[in-house]
Amino acid sequence: MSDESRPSPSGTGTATRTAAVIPAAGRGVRLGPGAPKALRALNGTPMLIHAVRAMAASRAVSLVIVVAPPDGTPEVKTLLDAHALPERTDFLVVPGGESRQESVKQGLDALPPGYDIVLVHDAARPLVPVDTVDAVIEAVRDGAPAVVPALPLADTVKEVEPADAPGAPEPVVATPERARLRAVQTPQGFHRETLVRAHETVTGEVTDDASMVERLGLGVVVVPGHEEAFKVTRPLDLVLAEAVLARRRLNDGF
Ligand SMILES: Nc1ccn([C@@H]2O[C@H](COP(=O)(O)OP(=O)(O)OP(=O)(O)O)[C@@H](O)[C@H]2O)c(=O)n1
Ligand SMILES: C[C@](O)(CO)[C@H](O)COP(=O)(O)O
Repeated sequence: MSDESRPSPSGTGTATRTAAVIPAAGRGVRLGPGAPKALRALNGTPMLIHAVRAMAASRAVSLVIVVAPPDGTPEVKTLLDAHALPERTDFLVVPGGESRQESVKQGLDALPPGYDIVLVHDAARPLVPVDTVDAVIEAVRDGAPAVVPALPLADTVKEVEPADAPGAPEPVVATPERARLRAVQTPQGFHRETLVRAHETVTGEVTDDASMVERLGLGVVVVPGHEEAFKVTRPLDLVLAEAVLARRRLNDGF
C-alpha cells in the first residue's frame, strides 16, 4: 500500500498524509547569469516543473507547496497552471525568503492541518526518481523523525583551513574516513512536528533541514540516495541533466 490513505505507523488507525515543500526561491548564482535557476529549462520544461512532477509522482504525496522567488509568485502560479500535473495532487505557491532556510520556513508556515509527514525537496534536484521519494516516506512512516537520502563519496575529502584569497593554498587539517561519509540529497523527510520545532528553535546558518533536527538531539537516518538526484548547481550539471533526460526518452521509446 503506498497511497495517502495508508494507516499510520503508530497503529492508531489514523491515516498519514504527506506534503512536499519545494524551496525554489534561489537565484542560482553558481549557474551564472540568467533567469532564477528553478525557472531555467531542461529539455524545454522549467526545472521547477520537473521537480514538482518528481514529488507528485509519489502516490503518497497529496500536496506540493512551491516556494517561489519573492517577486515571482504570479509567474510560478501561471507555470503550474500551464503544465500537466497529476489531478490527485493539490498545489500551493508562496513567496520565499533570503536564505534556503527562510524559504523552507515560509513553506512550512503555509502547510494546512492534516499533513503529518513533510518532505523538503530542492527545485534544483529535478530528476530524483520516485523510488527514492517513496523510500524516504517509508522510513519516516516506519518511525524515524528525520530521513535523508545520501550516497557514498567517490572522492577523498580533506578538511582544510580555508584561505582568505581565492586560489591560495589551503593547509589540510584532517582526512575524514571516507567510508563513514555520505553526500546528502533531497527529498529529506520529517515528522511534521519535528521539522516545525527545528525551524522554530534552531538558529544559525545550516545547509540542510536534517542538520537542524540533529541540533535538537533527535535521530536522523540515511537511506540510499540516487545518482540522478544530483543538484544542478554549476553549468556542467545542466549538461548532465540534459543527458539523463535524453537517456530516459530513449528508454521510454519516444
Ligand atoms: N533564498 C533561497 C535560496 C535557495 N533556495 C532554494 O534552495 C535550493 C537549493 O539551493 P541552491 O542549489 O544553493 O540554489 P541557489 O541558492 O539558487 O544557488 P546559488 O547558491 O548558486 O545561488 C534551490 O532549489 C533553491 O531555489 C530558496 O528556496 N531560497
Ligand atoms: C539541502 C542540500 O541539497 C543537501 O545536499 C544542500 O545542502 C543544499 O545546499 P546549497 O548550497 O544551498 O545548494
